[in-house]
Amino acid sequence: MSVTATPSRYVKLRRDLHQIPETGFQEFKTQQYLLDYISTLPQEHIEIRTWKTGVLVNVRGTQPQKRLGYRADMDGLPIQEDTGYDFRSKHPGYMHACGHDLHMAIGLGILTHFASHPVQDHLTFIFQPAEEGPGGAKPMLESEELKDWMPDEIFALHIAPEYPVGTIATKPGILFANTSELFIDLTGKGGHAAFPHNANDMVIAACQLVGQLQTVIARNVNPLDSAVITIGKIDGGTKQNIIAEKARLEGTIRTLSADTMTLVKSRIEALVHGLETAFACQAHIDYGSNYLQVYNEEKITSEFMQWVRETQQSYHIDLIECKEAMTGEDFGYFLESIPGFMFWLGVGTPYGLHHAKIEPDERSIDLAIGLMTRYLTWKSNR
Ligand SMILES: CC(=O)N[C@@H](CCC[C@H](N)C(=O)O)C(=O)O
Repeated sequence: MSVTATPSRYVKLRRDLHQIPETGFQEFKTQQYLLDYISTLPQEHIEIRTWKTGVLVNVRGTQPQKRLGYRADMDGLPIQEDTGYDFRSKHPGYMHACGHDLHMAIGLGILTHFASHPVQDHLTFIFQPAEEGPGGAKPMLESEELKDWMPDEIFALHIAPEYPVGTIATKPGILFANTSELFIDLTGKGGHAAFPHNANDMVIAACQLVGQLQTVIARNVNPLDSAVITIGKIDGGTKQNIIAEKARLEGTIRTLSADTMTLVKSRIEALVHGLETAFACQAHIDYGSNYLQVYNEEKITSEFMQWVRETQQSYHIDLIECKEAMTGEDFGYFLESIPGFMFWLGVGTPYGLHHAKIEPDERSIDLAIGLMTRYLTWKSNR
């Protein structure tokens, strides 16, 4: 278990935040926690705003020429925690299983430094709700609250269980995929388990559809391109001896190109239409929330990578140039209009993101705070 014996100030913040996971736009306790902490910082260089359940902080620069932004996401997931922590979630059925508790603690650590040591440029700290869904980045970018604090360059990180502490990974160009949620509702005809010929069984229809959907990836997407369809949840029926009238599939689509997303969706629609004919049922598709790819601006990312390689080894930070991943992140909307990058932060743990047992190595917290404090200072003073 990766729990530090004597937790630092920011590890303590992470542990507090870990106990109060809340889903998208419900982050009321989390927002209050952030506001309470930020109110303990020296106030002379900072201003604070809220936007929905998010928090924005402006650190006024001493001789500003530009504005740099740092973003951390805030929401947890509907997962029943199964870690060995004594600071486990106090919200049954909810957990910070995607590291947003670490992301926030790191954001607070960097902010703490700059609240008392402002640099030349203005800084905007963005604590953004609803990354896991329905997506807080896009509406936050369009909000009045962010308008006059809009960064000229922006940065963020995401924890990575597969890399050890001390390793960070990124690349210029595409880092994360385009995503679309996928919800398919099927309505047929229920009936007695013993008389299947009088019913249209939506459990059978759903099972067929789950298999058929994978043929879109295997047979419609160019094998040299990349796409994923994952059905993460199936609901159907009411009792073991009743033929199900309704079934619902819930999933997500991931593609590296926007064109492939259009292709995958049109093939899903064709298959679902065919299922309606085959099973004499009605089907409804809802694509929920869609996120844009995370695209790291080439020049700024390459410059960051070189800076890490040249200056951060004495701080025990190694950089890997990684490949893109099929994860999604609504930080892609920030990077669509503001140049910058996201990178993976190694937290070396055997359980992956979204797993009930994930226990990120907390030594990564102070390491990331140091890294980003040094980077923003360097970036601002050039
Ligand atoms: C880093 C990460 O795990 N992000 C999530 C984003 C979810 C987007 C949306 N709710 C979806 O499921 O498509 C991910 O699952 O990659």
